[in-house]
Amino acid sequence: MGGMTTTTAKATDVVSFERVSKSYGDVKAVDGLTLALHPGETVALLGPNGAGKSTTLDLLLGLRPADTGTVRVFGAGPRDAIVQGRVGAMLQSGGLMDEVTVAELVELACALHPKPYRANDVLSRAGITQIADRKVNKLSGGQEQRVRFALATAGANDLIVLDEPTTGMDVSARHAFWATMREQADQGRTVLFATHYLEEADAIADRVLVLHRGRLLADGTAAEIKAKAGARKVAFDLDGDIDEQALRALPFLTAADVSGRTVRLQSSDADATVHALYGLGLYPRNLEVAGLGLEQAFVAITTAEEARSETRTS
Ligand SMILES: Nc1ncnc2c1ncn2[C@@H]1O[C@H](COP(=O)(O)OP(=O)(O)OP(=O)(O)O)[C@@H](O)[C@H]1O
Repeated sequence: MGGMTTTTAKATDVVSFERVSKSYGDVKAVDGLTLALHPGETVALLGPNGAGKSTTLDLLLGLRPADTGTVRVFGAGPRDAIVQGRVGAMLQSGGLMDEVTVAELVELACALHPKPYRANDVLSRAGITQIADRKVNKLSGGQEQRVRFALATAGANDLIVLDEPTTGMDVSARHAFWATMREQADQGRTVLFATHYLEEADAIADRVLVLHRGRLLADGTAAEIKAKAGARKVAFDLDGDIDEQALRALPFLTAADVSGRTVRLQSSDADATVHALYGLGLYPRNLEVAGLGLEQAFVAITTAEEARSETRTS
């Protein structure tokens, strides 16, 4: 099998994208994307609104054709993998059938799956046993999401693809959801999920992809992404008159916020910033220097890229 391809895709890749592009009219939703997912990985796909996350997942699932480039799932075209029942998906929208009950819909999904779980187990895992007899079109948004979750886990899949899966779920549904996904990953399955909840990505994913304007800006563990952002937080309190202008002029700042006596800075060289702070003759109290959270790192990376593309286009 190996030797036959001249690309970098490997036979063991669960998913591979090779220079994949997809436009809608003038909008380049996915722009020359190359990436590979490996067995057992839990991968978070992050990106601002319109970054191309849903389009990437649609391409992966064969719901849309790529304009150029190659998408492979288990070494074949996406549709083959889906027909073989190797891929479970939970997408953002898409109506559930109207006039059926939750139980009927889940039973149907199990019946159609080549390696189904028992419908009762699927219902209980998704926390929808109580509403099994309800008509699907009478559900709340969060309940609908739970049903979608049940449909995506109706059988044993090797790859699970989730587009903003926990949107609208309450706290307990979220916990149940991620516990199930963790079980799936522990069994060697690959989980790919798009999310706007960066704390979920930080807690759950062992790999984080950051998309921006259809391109991959960062690919690594959450810790690597935080390090890539290259900035750290510097926070302290000040007594006496606060000269905000002098603080904002400190070197290496990427963000600054003064609220009451508390100053919160972000710096690409925290050591130098703190040194200069003392150089101003100030005595910061409760000084804290810490790495960025994934959310701040994400904002730092994407806004830096935004600034770079502004200068490219102006
Ligand atoms: N069917 C479509 N027709 C035209 N343009 C589209 C279509 N679907 C997406 N787009 C555009 O393609 C770009 C990428 O959209 P996509 O939905 O993939 O982004 P996303 O990262 O999933 O965004 P969000 O976080 O808002 O869900 C956007 O600029 C969007 O407006």
